[in-house]
Amino acid sequence: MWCHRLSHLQSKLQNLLRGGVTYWAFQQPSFKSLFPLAIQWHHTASKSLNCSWQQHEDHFELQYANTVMRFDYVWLRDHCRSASCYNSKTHQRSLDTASVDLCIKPKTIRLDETTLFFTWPDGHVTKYDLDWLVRNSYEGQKQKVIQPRILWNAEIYQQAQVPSVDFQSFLETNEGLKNFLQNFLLYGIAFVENVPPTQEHTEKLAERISLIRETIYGRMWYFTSDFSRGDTAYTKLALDRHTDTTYFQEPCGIQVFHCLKHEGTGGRTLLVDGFYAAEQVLQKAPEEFELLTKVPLKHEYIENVGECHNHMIGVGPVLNIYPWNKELYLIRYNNYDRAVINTVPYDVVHRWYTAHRTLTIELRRPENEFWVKLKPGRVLFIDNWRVLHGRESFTGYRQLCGCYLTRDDVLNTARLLGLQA
Ligand SMILES: C[N+](C)(C)CCCC[C@H](N)C(=O)O
Ligand SMILES: O=C(O)CCC(=O)C(=O)O
Ligand SMILES: [Fe+2]
Repeated sequence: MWCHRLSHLQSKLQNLLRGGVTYWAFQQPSFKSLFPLAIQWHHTASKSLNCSWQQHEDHFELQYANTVMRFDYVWLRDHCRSASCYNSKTHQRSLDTASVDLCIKPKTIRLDETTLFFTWPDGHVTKYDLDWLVRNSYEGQKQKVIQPRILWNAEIYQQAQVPSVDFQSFLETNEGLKNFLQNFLLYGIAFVENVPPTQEHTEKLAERISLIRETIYGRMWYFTSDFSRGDTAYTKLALDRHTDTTYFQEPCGIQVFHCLKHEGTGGRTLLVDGFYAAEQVLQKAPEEFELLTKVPLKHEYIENVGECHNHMIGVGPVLNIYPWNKELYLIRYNNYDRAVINTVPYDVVHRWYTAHRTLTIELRRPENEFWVKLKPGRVLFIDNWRVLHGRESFTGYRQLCGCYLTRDDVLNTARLLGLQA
C-alpha cells in the first residue's frame, strides 16, 4: 500500500509547510508524546457559530450544530456540488467517481461563517454549506427517522378520530389528497368516503395517488367466494391477520379494498398495526426482535386451479429495518403462505419460532385489533408493509374489488405534496 504511505507523507509535508494540522499520532505513536499539541482544532472566526474542524489522516472531523461528524475524503470529493461535478438542473452527478484518487486529501481547508472550502491537489475547489453537511452526514441521518409514524392499537386509533376524506375532495383538491396521504403515512391506513360503488371509480381513486401494480391477480381485481383462484381469500372462511404477497421479492406496498356488495352476515375486516406489535417485541425481547430481522424466510404461492398456474417465491426476514438507524420499514407476516423453512440450522429455527411466537402474541392481543365493516362507498387503503389485515368468516354474497399500488409512486405523490416520505 505504498500509495497510502506516499500520500500520507505528502499530506504531512503539506501540513508542515503551511503550519497546519496533522494527525501525527496516526501511524507514528512516538510523536504523540513529543508533540502532544500537534492535533489542533480550527475554529470559525465567529465563535457564536460554534463550529470547529480537524483534519485527520483518514478523515475530516467537523463539530457543528451540536453534532460531531466524520467525513471520508473520497466522500467529500464525490459530493462536490460545483458546476463541473454536479448538474443542478438534472440533480445528477457529472463527476466520474471512479476517477477520484482513493487516497485523495485536500491541499487546503478554509472556513467562513457558513461554508467550508476545500482545495484539492489539482486545484479544484469544493464548497460545502455547513447545514448541508449536517443534513447529509451519517451522524445526522442516524438520529433521524425516514418515516414519522403514529403506532396504534385499537384505542389509540379510535381516540385519534382520524378524519376520512371525501371522494370529491380526494380527486379534485390537493388539500384533500394531502390530508389523506398524511394520515395514511402516519397510521398506515386511510379511508375515502362517498365513492360510487364501482370498480371504475375505485380505479380512479387509485390512479390519483399512484400507479396500479399489476400482479398475477390482474390490475384491478374483483373477487367473491367462488374459489376462482387457488387461495383462501376466494372462500367464505375467516382469514387471520396477515400481509399480502409475502411471496413476492418486493411485497406489494399498498392494498386498496372496496366492498361493492354484501348480502349476509359476518365478513368484518380486521386491521392490526404490525409496527406497534413489533415495537412491543423490541421493548420486551430485543434479541428476539433482532432475530426476526436477521432470519431469511421463504414465502410461496403455488396455484393450480383452472387456467391459473403460478409458483411465486419471495425471500426476506419477517422484520426489515434500515441498518443505519434500525428503523422498521417492512413486516412480512403470513402464516398461510410461509414456505418450508430451510434457510437456517435447527437451533436458529427454534429461537426463530420463539421470537415468532412473541410477535404473534402481540399481534393477537384483542386490544390491538381494529375491526371495521367495509361497505359500499367506503374505500380502505392499507399500507401492506406495515398494517396486517384479516377477515371474519361470512355468509351470503360478498363482492370486493381493489388493487395493489406501487409503493414508490405513492411516496412520490406524497413528497410532491410536501410531505415527509
Ligand atoms: C387481494 N387478492 C384477492 C387479489 C389476492 C389475495 C392474495 C392472497 C394471498 N394468500 C396473499 O396473502 O397474498
Ligand atoms: O375478503 C377480505 O376481506 C380480505 C381477503 C384478503 O385477505 C385479501 O384479499 O387479501
Ligand atoms: Fe389478504
